[in-house]
Amino acid sequence: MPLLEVSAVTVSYGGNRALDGVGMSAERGAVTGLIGPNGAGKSTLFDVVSGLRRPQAGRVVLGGRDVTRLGPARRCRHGLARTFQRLELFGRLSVRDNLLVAAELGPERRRARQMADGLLDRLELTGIADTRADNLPTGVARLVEVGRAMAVRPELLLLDEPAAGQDGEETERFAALLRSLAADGTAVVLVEHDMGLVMGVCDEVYVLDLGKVIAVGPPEVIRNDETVLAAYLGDV
Ligand SMILES: Nc1ncnc2c1ncn2[C@@H]1O[C@H](COP(=O)(O)OP(=O)(O)OP(=O)(O)O)[C@@H](O)[C@H]1O
Repeated sequence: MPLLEVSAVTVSYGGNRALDGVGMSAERGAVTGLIGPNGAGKSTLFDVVSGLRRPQAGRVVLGGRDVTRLGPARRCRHGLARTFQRLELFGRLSVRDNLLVAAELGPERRRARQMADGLLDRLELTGIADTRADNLPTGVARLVEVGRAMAVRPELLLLDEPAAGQDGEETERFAALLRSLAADGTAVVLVEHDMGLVMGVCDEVYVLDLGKVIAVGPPEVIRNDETVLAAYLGDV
């Protein structure tokens, strides 16, 4: 059974239907991509899955449990963590303290210090552990944000454009991190405009356009799908 199952989700903002009967699933041990043009509904779907927005119709099932009516904090306790397109770090805190604050919210709060140090090491951030978050270049700040989500040891990790602002080398290291998270058994869902990254790391890719899933499949299928090329990839 997939860890995450979203079915027939509909969200309207006034008269604008942002999601129209959307279904998707994410498996443990896999990276699932979610791509599509600006305004396709990707962030809205993340909001629905993470509990920030209640859909007008449809269901979200996490680990076999219907969480559609649960708020974000309860979903976090059921193993969900996410990052945001807009950076949400505590700017005045150091890199280490940003990780520590998150680790103290997670299931291993008694080992929060070790968790934070382990993450600094895994993310190769030890050298800048004491740097204030608001002094970081965007690409590095995004990595800290991912580390903060990892600190709660999520089973399902939703990443909203985590590679925006990273240079080529940073993105390559980030791809290896995503694969290692999947190898640990995490279900990773990735919203990303960097098609090299998406096609290189994802096991399966969902394509959204105007609030509907227009294609699902492994990267090699999506890359050659006529509908996807017309709606999105043709323009990238
Ligand atoms: N809070 C809101 N109020 C009204 N309309 C919204 C709101 N948030 C999103 N929308 C609209 O819903 C649609 C889907 O937006 P969403 O941000 O989910 O798309 P996206 O695929 O994440 O886009 P991007 O790649 O630009 O982040 C768009 O038409 C957007 O204008």
